Amino acid sequence: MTTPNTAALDFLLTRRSRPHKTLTAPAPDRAALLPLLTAAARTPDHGKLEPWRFIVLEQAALHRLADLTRARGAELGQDVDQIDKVSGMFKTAPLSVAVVASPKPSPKVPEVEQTLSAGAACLALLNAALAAGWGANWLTGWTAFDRPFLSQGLDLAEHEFVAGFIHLGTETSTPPDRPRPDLDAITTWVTE
Ligand SMILES: Cc1cc2nc3c(=O)[nH]c(=O)nc-3n(C[C@H](O)[C@H](O)[C@H](O)COP(=O)(O)O)c2cc1C
Repeated sequence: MTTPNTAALDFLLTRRSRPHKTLTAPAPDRAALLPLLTAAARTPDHGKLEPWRFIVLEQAALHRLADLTRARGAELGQDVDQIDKVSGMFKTAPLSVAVVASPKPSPKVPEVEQTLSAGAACLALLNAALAAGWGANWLTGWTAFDRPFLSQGLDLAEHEFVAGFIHLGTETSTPPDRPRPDLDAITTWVTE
């Protein structure tokens, strides 16, 4: 057994997201974001296909996406509250990283595995940000999957979608933890 990393384990045992509404500036600058993206890019990836990539959304881009959300939400017939909620997610974010699921053709690695890897990249980025002391939250919603929004707003290819918008910033309050799963209920020990 190698030397245990108790600090890392303690972090994993207590980590939790910070709701996006509680995040404010400052957000990590490019120098501070690079190690977080580097950590996320170490995500397990069967066949080294790199079935994900990152789009860093800075303030002007977030405001542009908020406007696009309003226009597209109206086109889809959404009500004002829903449009305000989703566009507000972009407008108030100090910084966001869109983790793009970008599956590659492979005879060996099915697309579902590549999607799992994209989700794992989201968690890796989230955890790296939290470990670095930032507030962070993994969000999706319809903008993660809506084809016109994705092509117009983020220039994604037809086969790509957003596995997560990872919002990053400074936490203004620490929310109470949510109840965590009952391990006995979700774990089966197979002994023979
Ligand atoms: C794929 C995915 C998408 C999510 N999308 C949203 C979302 O759009 N809005 C939201 O409030 N929470 C969303 N969540 C939930 C939060 O990111 C998070 O799970 C919750 O705040 C508790 O996180 P924690 O277990 O890290 O504390 C999403 C979670 C996942 C895994």
